[in-house]
Amino acid sequence: MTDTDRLITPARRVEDADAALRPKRLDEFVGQAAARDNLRVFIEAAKSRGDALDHVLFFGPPGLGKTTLAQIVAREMGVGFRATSGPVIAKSGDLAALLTNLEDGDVLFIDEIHRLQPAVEEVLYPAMEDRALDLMIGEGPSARSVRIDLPRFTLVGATTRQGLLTTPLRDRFGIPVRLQFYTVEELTRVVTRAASLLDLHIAPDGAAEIARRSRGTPRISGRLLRRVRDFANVAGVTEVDATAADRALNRLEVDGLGLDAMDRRYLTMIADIYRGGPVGVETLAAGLSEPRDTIEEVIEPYLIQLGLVARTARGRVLNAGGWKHLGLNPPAGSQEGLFD
Ligand SMILES: Nc1ncnc2c1ncn2[C@@H]1O[C@H](COP(=O)(O)OP(=O)(O)OP(=O)(O)O)[C@@H](O)[C@H]1O
Ligand SMILES: [Mg+2]
Repeated sequence: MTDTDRLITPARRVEDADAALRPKRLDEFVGQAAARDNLRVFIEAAKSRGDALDHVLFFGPPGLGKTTLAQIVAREMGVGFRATSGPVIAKSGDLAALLTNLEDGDVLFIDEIHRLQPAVEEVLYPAMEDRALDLMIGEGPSARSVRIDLPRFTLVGATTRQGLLTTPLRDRFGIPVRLQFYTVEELTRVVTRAASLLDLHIAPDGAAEIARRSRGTPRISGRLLRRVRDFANVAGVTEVDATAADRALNRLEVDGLGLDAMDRRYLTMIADIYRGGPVGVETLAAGLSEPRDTIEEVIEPYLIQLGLVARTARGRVLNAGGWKHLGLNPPAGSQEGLFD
């Protein structure tokens, strides 16, 4: 099973149709209050000066709204939106072409910006700092560099791996924004809004049930809501309440905390085979036949956020909550308890 086969993967799946549920204005965007408030101030200020917004970097786990916010920034600024992504820009010339074709004030969105080629990244530095492009003309001894001015623009970068960004690139973003997992209350609002866009009647406790099981991630809320809708339609349910949501999500093997079979295999392996740990991530990756990246970026963040597992210098350790979720007691003399 690859990660994107999982119903609760935060990575985008084909059926997600993200665009349909995407808030279009800052006011419609639920949660991330600190980020939203800051952006509102910076956008107001830039507009009142008649200037382009400073470059913005959105970072955080998949599905929390980076792309959505990038589009909102352009809309709120009242400027054009051009989108590309790190791996798509093969040569520095491709980026130069993109930059020279921007209109005054445009947002250029680069998704997965940590995956830019070093040579391409070099072109970005003067572009971000001085709104200029340094081009080499000619070859050999007669080669010379010419500088051409670019239109004013705002670079909006997005990454799930802020740690992989080079320092010079990271330093050139005036507005770094870290996105956090959403609270259940916030996701309840996301689900309620999405249900009304999908013309689905949902009771408050039904929305809350889906929210609780969405791993703090709006993309997962949207996906679970669509699946719950399918069950409701087939069962002839006219209003989705907590019971209907619970029944559907159990059928989908998404448990009360939003964990799926993969998460439970991960927890069970630490519990059963390593007596609660510590156990190294490479060992777990081998045991689960999953790439280490998937374990670290997709499976663990939410389990750690829930406090079921801890990352320690000596490896992964199951916390009291992890044992409890599995319905097990920690063995006498295990590491459990040291890390709560
Ligand atoms: N604050 C929010 N309120 C309502 N819906 C949201 C919110 N944030 C995200 N969504 C919805 O969640 C889905 C995923 O959001 P988005 O594509 O912006 O995530 P992302 O952070 O760019 O993910 P990735 O890292 O995979 O690119 C979209 O359908 C979007 O409408
Ligand atoms: Mg995105």
